[in-house]
Amino acid sequence: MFRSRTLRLLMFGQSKFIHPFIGSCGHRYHRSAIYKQRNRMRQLSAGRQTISTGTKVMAEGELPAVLILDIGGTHGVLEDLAALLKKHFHLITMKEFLGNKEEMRKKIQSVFVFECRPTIDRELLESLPNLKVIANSGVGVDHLDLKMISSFGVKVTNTPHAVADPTADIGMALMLASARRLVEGCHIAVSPDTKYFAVNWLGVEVTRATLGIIGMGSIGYKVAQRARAFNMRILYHNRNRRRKEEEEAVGAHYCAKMEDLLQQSDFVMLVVNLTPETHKLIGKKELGLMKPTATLINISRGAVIDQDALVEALQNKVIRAAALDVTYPEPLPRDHPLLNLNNVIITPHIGTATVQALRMMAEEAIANMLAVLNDQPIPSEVFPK
Ligand SMILES: O=CC(=O)O
Repeated sequence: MFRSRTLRLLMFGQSKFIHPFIGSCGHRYHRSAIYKQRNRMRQLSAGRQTISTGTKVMAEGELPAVLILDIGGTHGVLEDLAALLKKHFHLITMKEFLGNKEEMRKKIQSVFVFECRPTIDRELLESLPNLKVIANSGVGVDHLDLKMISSFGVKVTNTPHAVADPTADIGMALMLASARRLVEGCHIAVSPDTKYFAVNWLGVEVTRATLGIIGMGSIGYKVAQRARAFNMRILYHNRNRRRKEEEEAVGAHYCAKMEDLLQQSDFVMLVVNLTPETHKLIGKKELGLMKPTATLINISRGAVIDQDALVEALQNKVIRAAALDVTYPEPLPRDHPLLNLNNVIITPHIGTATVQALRMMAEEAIANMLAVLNDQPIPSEVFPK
């Protein structure tokens, strides 16, 4: 498809610079095209289709330069992503950057932050005089100092559409795995020494249980959609109540007080952004309000839970279990008590670790970077509070 489009463009001599979502609009896009682009991204997030990302028809030297932070360790999808970015940008890896020449630093207009882990410090910003945008792949930007970055006149963008489905899937996977003690089951099945009596390690059922979602943004809402298929009773707590039609569509009930949700839920799932307000949102008091049969699932950020309080609660069976895709630090030190409890499942922050999500995050990030560089409305800009 890329190839035939390239041919068409070359044959008919269209614009040199092809926007990933809009197509051949040239360097400056019409406002209506930007709205179409936003709608397209919403559709993508709803339907998870693959899209064309346009075609490189500029020589590498003419393309805006992007510095790639931490694009290593991507299990084979790295080349795919790099190819996508190369259609629009001249890529500079961290390794090239470190052995840099002044000239190269001056060329860099954007930074692509991969896997939402590396941070950007003042020193890096000071060394990039023409930087305009930091494109984070992922939705959470708690690793970035937004105020400091903005003081350099640099914009920050994220990729909310790409992450919603895969992160909601991981939430469901953790809930089911913890409920049915899947990890213990795997160990028992492969261990030659253990007596295989399922009755010794009974799980609990997710179907018809009560799920409390804390943080009903787009990921939380996708969790609710999935939970509905399990006939779960759904409670949610959020800063802002969702519209009535949205609540009705998934059968979710709003709890103005988080305490009510904690007291009633069999499964509590954390889906909030990490902010100063949500830092250690769940501590000893909150864990104490949960049912002793309840499970805590965290797919947001580790620091939303007071981890010491969680260890104590799990050791003393204040709650039944925890299933965590996020911790602090990541990974946990090998002697961390959470790693020695059999009522905990931990995954290594893999909410968006799918081939499809990585590609879609790159596509969203590219659209954001191009919009900034072309002085157009930015699909997903993040502002300092
Ligand atoms: O952790 C994943 C994200 O922030 O998107």
